[in-house]
Amino acid sequence: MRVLITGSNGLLGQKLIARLHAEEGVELIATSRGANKLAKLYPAVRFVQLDVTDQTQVEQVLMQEQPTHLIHTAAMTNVDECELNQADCWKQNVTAVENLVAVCERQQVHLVHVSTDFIFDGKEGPLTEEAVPAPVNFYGKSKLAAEQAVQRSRGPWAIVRTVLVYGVAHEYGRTNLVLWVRDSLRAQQPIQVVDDQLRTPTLAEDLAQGCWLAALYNASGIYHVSGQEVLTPFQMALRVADFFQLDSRLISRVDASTFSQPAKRPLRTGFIIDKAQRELGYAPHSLEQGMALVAQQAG
Ligand SMILES: NC(=O)C1=CN([C@@H]2O[C@H](COP(=O)(O)OP(=O)(O)OC[C@H]3O[C@@H](n4cnc5c(N)ncnc54)[C@H](OP(=O)(O)O)[C@@H]3O)[C@@H](O)[C@H]2O)C=CC1
Ligand SMILES: Cc1cn([C@H]2C[C@H](O)[C@@H](COP(=O)(O)OP(=O)(O)O[C@H]3O[C@@H](C)C(=O)[C@@H](O)[C@H]3O)O2)c(=O)[nH]c1=O
Repeated sequence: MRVLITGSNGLLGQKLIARLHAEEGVELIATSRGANKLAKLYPAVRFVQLDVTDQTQVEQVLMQEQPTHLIHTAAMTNVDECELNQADCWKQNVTAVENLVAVCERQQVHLVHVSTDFIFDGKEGPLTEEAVPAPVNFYGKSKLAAEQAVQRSRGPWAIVRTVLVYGVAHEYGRTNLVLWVRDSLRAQQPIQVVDDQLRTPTLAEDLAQGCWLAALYNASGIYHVSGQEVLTPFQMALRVADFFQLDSRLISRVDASTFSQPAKRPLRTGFIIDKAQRELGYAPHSLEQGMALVAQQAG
């Protein structure tokens, strides 16, 4: 297998490189729009610069590298920024996917496209793959349009949807719920955490494994790949405080309505992952196991 990863500097991209760099029978090609952040960690991994919004570059790189499989992780993932810069969001999240689909279709490359719980309206959760999408923000709309572009492809494809990803990455700017709670409490900083959203938080390593299994088995169709525990961010925060032995009295419980963020969030999501477990042998870690890995990696 020749597996090309887009967005290799991102959280999921980094975990895919870590998971696959020594996998027997896999030739790995890491791609990112910026300089390779993993050059020192994985010097043997081939790296090619690729901005997925540039159709010519996409065509050239895929022609040159001849991947058999492509795992597309690159995206604009700041949900509020997507709301505020909609043209940019559409370009990164939809146009880029249309570019990739066109070339993957022509070269019959198996495409694993990564999507989100934010394509749903949040009225009920946890959700199966059959639930009907109805996004409540622009990020969700862009990711749904991207899914539709993938589904129109006459080439081989799978869509892996996931939820609230956490983990540690190298030289990485974005934070996530587990690290944010741990670091705020360590700094004795009080935090307000919502207790009326439902999620199935996902360890980044588990998501990488789910994407890899979808590629390995040439999976076809939509797969929900997340953690298994349905939790509110507030419940998660208490578990983080407990695990890292920090002061949970710094955590206040609030409703999502107390936040005035540019983009609305769906209230109840979370995924039922039976299909991925049954068909791909996907087996996620518990939140405590995930936090143990975070602790080991982040010190
Ligand atoms: N994180 C989460 O909670 C969730 C994520 N997802 C989805 O999972 C996928 C991976 O997310 P995650 O790893 O967390 O995201 P990150 O934001 O960590 O990584 C995304 C990467 O995409 C890169 N990128 C953006 N635009 C381009 C472009 N034009 N060309 C090449 N690379 C580009 C970014 O590059 P740069 O480093 O230069 O900015 C960044 O490294 C995304 O599709 C996201 O929508 C779904 C649900 C939850
Ligand atoms: C900043 C903040 C967040 N939260 C909670 C709300 C939310 O559920 C969680 C994460 O908030 P953020 O704004 O970082 O992330 P958010 O944009 O809500 O997260 C999303 O990211 C994109 C990419 C996805 O596709 C989704 O699956 C999703 O998890 O933390 C609080 O409770 N209090 C706070 O002060």
